[in-house]
Amino acid sequence: MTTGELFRRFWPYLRQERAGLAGSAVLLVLAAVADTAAIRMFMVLTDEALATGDITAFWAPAASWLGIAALGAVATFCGGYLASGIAERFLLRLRGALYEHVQELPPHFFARRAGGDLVARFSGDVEAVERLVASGVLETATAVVGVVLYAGAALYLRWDLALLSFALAPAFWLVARRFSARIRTVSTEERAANGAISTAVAEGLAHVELVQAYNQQERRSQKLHEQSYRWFRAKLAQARLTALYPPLVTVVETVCVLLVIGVGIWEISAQRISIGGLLAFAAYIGYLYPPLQNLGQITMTVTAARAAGERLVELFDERPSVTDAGRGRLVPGRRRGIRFERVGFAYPGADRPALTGLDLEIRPGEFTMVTGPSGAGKSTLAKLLLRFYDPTAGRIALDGVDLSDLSVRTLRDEIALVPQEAAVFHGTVADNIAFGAPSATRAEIVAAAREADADEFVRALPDGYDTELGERGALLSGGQRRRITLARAILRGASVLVLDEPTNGLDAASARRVLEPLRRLARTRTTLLISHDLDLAAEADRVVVVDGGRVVDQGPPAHLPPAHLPPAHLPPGGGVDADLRGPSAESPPPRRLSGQLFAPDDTPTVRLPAFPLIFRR
Ligand SMILES: Nc1ncnc2c1ncn2[C@@H]1O[C@H](COP(=O)(O)OP(=O)(O)OP(=O)(O)O)[C@@H](O)[C@H]1O
Repeated sequence: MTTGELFRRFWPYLRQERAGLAGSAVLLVLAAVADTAAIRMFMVLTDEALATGDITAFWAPAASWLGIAALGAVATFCGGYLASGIAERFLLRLRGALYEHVQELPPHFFARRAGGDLVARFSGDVEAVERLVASGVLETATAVVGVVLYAGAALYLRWDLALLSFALAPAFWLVARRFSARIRTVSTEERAANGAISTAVAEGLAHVELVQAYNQQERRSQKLHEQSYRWFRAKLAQARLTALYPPLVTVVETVCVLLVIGVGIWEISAQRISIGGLLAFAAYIGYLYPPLQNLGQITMTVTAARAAGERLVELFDERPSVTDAGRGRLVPGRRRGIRFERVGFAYPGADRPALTGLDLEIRPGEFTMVTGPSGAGKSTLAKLLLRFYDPTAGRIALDGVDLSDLSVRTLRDEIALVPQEAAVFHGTVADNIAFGAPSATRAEIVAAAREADADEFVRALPDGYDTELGERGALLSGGQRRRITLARAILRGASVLVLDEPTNGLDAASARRVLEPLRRLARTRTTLLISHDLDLAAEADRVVVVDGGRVVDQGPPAHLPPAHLPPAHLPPGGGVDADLRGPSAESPPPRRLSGQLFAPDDTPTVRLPAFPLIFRR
């Protein structure tokens, strides 16, 4: 991508600062004009007061010089401050827009990428782009104006001498151009290494227990060291290039100044220039080189920022997987039916479909459990229902309205998701419960916690509902974290509840404590429960078995025949048959499992026999 293309991509975040940019540019130009005028005053002072020793000729130019210097100082301060404000606001806007965009991206985008590298793009890369777009523009403008002003003043004073000293100016550009290509390569490497460092640290810290338990600290440190060393090499190469540029330029500059002085001596002896005039001329040339040098350096910074810019453009070019049409309306109500009609779906880039011709109807208020082997497509159902993706074939309807006709926001307001991972955010217990309903009162939060059977353990925490939970809820057990997420779903007050493996990773006792609130939740909502845990089947009105991306069986828990199971999976003695195969001459009549799995005190008395075994991970 060229610098111009990148600039155009990021210009919208700067557009509203046009007035500020112009103001700041004017002030910075004013500062450069003040410098030029100050040099002029210096010339007058030298020729009229210094050379003659006449003190009366001192006061007027001295006062003017002071006034000009003060004006220049005010302009420099105001222009610089204004420019910083513009740059910081650009950063705010760009980072915010990038985050808003990334938050809308589908799950497979995050699955493919290292989290640390993404984080790095929000810090270093965004700042580098600021150098390209905001500061870069102002610095270039100021440098160009400086070059024009000082060159103009030098030309005005002695055009022939000026042209002589400009002869070497193209040398600056040649040096800068040669450096730019190399800078670009090392900057791309530096940005990539920076992302890899963030990934290595974030990943290692997120799984620190596993690292310690497996004695992998050294290997993890080695991994970080490799990336740090890669970054170190890129940084050194960058430093070498940027450090080499100024001395090279200084050599060119010294040659120019010596040339001016040499020719100047000859001119003074021929009385074609005054000593003050020569000094002022040398000063203009001296002032001319820093902005020239800056222009070269800006070229290099901009080149370095291009690598960062391309990394951001890559993120901005990722598209959300659903478009928000939002024409459909739902009739207000609490219970909603869901219908999957011949739904087919393949994940982007996947060579096999995850769902093929799946039909499923969940009636309003019904509690449906979806089970099936790993990779069958169960979680994909939830992802489609929440419109992380749209089906590639067929349709899904909520209360008869096609999901693609509803705005994503409206749809998701209708659904409370309890995902597989009991996510806890950095913040208090109350904040965590109110995650999906930020305006909830404390009384509502407590009521939700009570319903989720969480109130008791929350009150026992050091600061009760105000206890700060670490990012991963380290203070809480797995079951407690799960009950916090249930309270969160309760407080959301949505009409549809989607639970993805709510007892995943819990022991039998913790799973039982999750069950009762879950039962309460399901009573008042349409519920879709995804689970391998057939202990939960007893709670459902209907169990649906999904395999190979389609529904292969369904029925009330007690009647579900495991016909789809290959005989090899059936346990010796056919334990499955007894409870799940339904009526036969040999077996007792089927019984509904609900109410039999659990005695009133919630202690399991009858457990489903072998059927669950093939599904358990
Ligand atoms: N992001 C993805 N990109 C490509 N394929 C995917 C993606 N996520 C899931 N799949 C594939 O889609 C199929 C269905 O996956 P899904 O997660 O729905 O299964 P599941 O029944 O929920 O499994 P489990 O019980 O293990 O959670 C699998 O073959 C899986 O490999």
